[in-house]
Amino acid sequence: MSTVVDGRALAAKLLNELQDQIGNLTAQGVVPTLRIVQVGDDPASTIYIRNKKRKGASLGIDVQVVKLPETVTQTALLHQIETLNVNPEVDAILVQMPLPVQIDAAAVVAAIDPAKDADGFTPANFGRLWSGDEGPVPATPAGVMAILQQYHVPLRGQHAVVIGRSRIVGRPMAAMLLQADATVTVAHSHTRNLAELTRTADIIVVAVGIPHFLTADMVKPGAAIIDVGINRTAEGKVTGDVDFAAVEPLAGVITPVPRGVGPMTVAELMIQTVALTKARVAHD
Ligand SMILES: Nc1nc2c(c(=O)[nH]1)N[C@@H](CN(C=O)c1ccc(C(=O)N[C@@H](CCC(=O)O)C(=O)O)cc1)CN2
Repeated sequence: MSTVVDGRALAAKLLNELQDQIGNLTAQGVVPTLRIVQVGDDPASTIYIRNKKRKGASLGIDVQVVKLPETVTQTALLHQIETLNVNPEVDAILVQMPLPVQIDAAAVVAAIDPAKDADGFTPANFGRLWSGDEGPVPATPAGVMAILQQYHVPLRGQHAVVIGRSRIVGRPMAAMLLQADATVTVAHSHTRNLAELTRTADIIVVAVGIPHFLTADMVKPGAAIIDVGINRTAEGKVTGDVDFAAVEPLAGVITPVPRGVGPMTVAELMIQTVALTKARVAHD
């Protein structure tokens, strides 16, 4: 019998704690501000951005979207980032991923002022993370770490297998687990004998974007299973990367999709925005 994580309840708990910090800022006349740059009309991005705006509004964080056409040029996008960088009223900036093919996403991310980097994706903040130093961190892996901590999953000396090596999830996830003294293996599309590897894992984080990718034969009984996948079925439903029905009875702790990691991503983004605002206020 496994413990199924309630990501919504945990996000609500963390945001309740954040409310006090926001109250302290507003008492000083400071409203945290987040600007989300959206390029094009990707339907999934529109849903995630709407969730972020709603959550920000309910907390007293000023979240606004800078919308640019799908056909925007690299130069115009970089110009927009620079405008936000130099605006003293903007505490935090995020460029919603994915970006259209004509855009060099790495160059766009690198143009964000690291002191306003809500996603923790800039090379400076990525370097800090891998060095074990403080700084903004990517929201999804930060949400996973919060889940593991709140559900008392031991990490020190445990074998964690991260499946996927993206900049948004896999790479920062590996750095955070390493920082927590886990022994980390990063697996990807070229990894051989994956099932053999995952069967040795105490913790598995899956972020590959393939429904039902992680099956019961790949899991050691009692392992913690974290599903970061968000896939849409033909019926329009959201499903993860784990064969939940088959894996759940085996797992120690398991996250569902939806209502697992997703709500934690939004919560951690709000936490990050407030942290950047506090750092700016302390610096001013
Ligand atoms: N700049 C960024 N772009 C993207 C990120 C990111 O962290 N920074 N991550 C994902 C999308 N994402 C946040 O932007 C995100 C994904 C999912 C959810 C969420 O709440 N999921 C719900 C289901 C919602 C649905 O119906 O689709 C859940 O799992 O319960 C929030 C944010 C890619 N881009």
